[in-house]
Amino acid sequence: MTLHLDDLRTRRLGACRYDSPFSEVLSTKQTSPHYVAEGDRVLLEDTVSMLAGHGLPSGQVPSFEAAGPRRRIYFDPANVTAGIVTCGGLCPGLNNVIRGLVQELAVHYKVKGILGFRNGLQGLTAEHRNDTIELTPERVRDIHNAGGTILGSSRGGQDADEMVDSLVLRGINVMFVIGGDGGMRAATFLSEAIRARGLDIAVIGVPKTIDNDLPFTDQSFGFQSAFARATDFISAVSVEAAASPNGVGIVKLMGRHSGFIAAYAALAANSSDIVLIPEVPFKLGGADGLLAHVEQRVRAKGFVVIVLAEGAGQDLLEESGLPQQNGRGTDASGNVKLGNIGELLKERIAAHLSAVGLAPTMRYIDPSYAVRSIAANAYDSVYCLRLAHAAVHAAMAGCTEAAVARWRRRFVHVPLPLMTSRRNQVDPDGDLWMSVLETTCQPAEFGPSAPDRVRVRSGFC
Ligand SMILES: Nc1ncnc2c1ncn2[C@@H]1O[C@H](COP(=O)(O)OP(=O)(O)O)[C@@H](O)[C@H]1O
Ligand SMILES: O=P(O)(O)OC[C@H]1O[C@](O)(COP(=O)(O)O)[C@@H](O)[C@@H]1O
Ligand SMILES: [Mg+2]
Repeated sequence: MTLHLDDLRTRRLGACRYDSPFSEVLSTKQTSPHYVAEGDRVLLEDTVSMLAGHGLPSGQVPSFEAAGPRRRIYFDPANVTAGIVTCGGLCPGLNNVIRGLVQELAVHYKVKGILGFRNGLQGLTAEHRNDTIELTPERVRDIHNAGGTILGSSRGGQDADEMVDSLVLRGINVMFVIGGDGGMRAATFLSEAIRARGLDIAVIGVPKTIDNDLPFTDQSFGFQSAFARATDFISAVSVEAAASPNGVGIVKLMGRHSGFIAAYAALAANSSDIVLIPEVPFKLGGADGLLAHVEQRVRAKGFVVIVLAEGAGQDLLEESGLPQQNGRGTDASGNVKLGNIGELLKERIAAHLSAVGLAPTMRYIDPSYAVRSIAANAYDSVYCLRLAHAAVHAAMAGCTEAAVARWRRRFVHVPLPLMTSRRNQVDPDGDLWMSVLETTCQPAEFGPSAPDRVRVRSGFC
């Protein structure tokens, strides 16, 4: 996918006619290593060779609009009613983002009306549109100490026009959608329906997902808290496996299509022998297969620790003829339902080790919900707050159909459709996976390399 400067421009509702509460503090600011001035842009790519590859003058290379406060804004804060919704699976930091949005809107922009729609986009249907939570700084004061979302969340599709009706009926002119790929897709459709009706409503997305599978954001918020928690479970399983005859520790972590949590948690725990992710297919049998490697590890060191992303090895479930474990179909949001690869591995590893005379002690944990339901750690708390500030500044300046994101350590505006234009995945040829291989000493592939192996491109252009 080749991206050009025009693909990265964000839409504006109109000219900024009001002074912002930040005009004075911004009056002397210029771009520095720690600040991107209003009007300046942040490069999409960050190596000399990638930039040179475009052969374009610096003003035309692909770049994002910098996020942050503006000297002039589009909306008169006195006339603003803001809406907030959280959608999809839970993620540490949702409450921090809600709190940050409310505080910034109320304290700095003096916005009086802030409504929280309940239970995800369901809250924007005709049936639920009047069941909102009035959000004030007092109401959100302590919410960041808890995981989950005070607004509730859900999966399942809603009609875009019905949602726009809800915004109109509730007088919303600034809408914040905190969601993953599904939520960003829904926000895109919502924005398109708003535009088709010529309405003056800004829609700003705040990308969330513990899977870290959203593109154009260095890491999604909550991811760091999630993998830190997952690390505890790997450490626990490692202790158990090490203390057991022929111990086999398996931890299954979330990661539908992207194995970032598994990769990072395995690196953090630094006690795993094998990491399996959706991006790198593997075989069970044969001299180079997973089972042979597991056996070799048990023989060599007495135990083995495996970290598994839930989306890994889905093809093996089919091959093994385990229809009851193969989660065909999709959930209410259209996400593919996965089969339980953890159960299959547990079964096959136990059978293999028993057959070669190494009767194993199996220790298997699936801590998925225990990982994603926690409160944000200190790092994510700061990140969520700063994303929320960026989202409010963007909306008040009349920026719309955009998400706020951190890109190469700068905060930027990303056109909403781009957030779902591709999936962020672990690159089997990238340096993260290299670190995993260096740490685990596992082979680059289990079994003969698959000709159809998904190769994730390392660049965007
Ligand atoms: N193509 C789509 N059109 C409209 N709404 C969508 C679409 N995809 C997802 N959504 C809605 O976005 C919400 C969140 O999506 P989901 O996939 O469950 O979680 P996430 O936002 O975390 O990826 C759901 O309510 C879902 O119905
Ligand atoms: O059980 P649920 O709620 O459907 O969630 C399961 C999925 O949610 C995730 O946490 C990702 O969810 P989102 O796309 O909503 O961020 C995956 O890792 C996992 O497969
Ligand atoms: Mg999703």
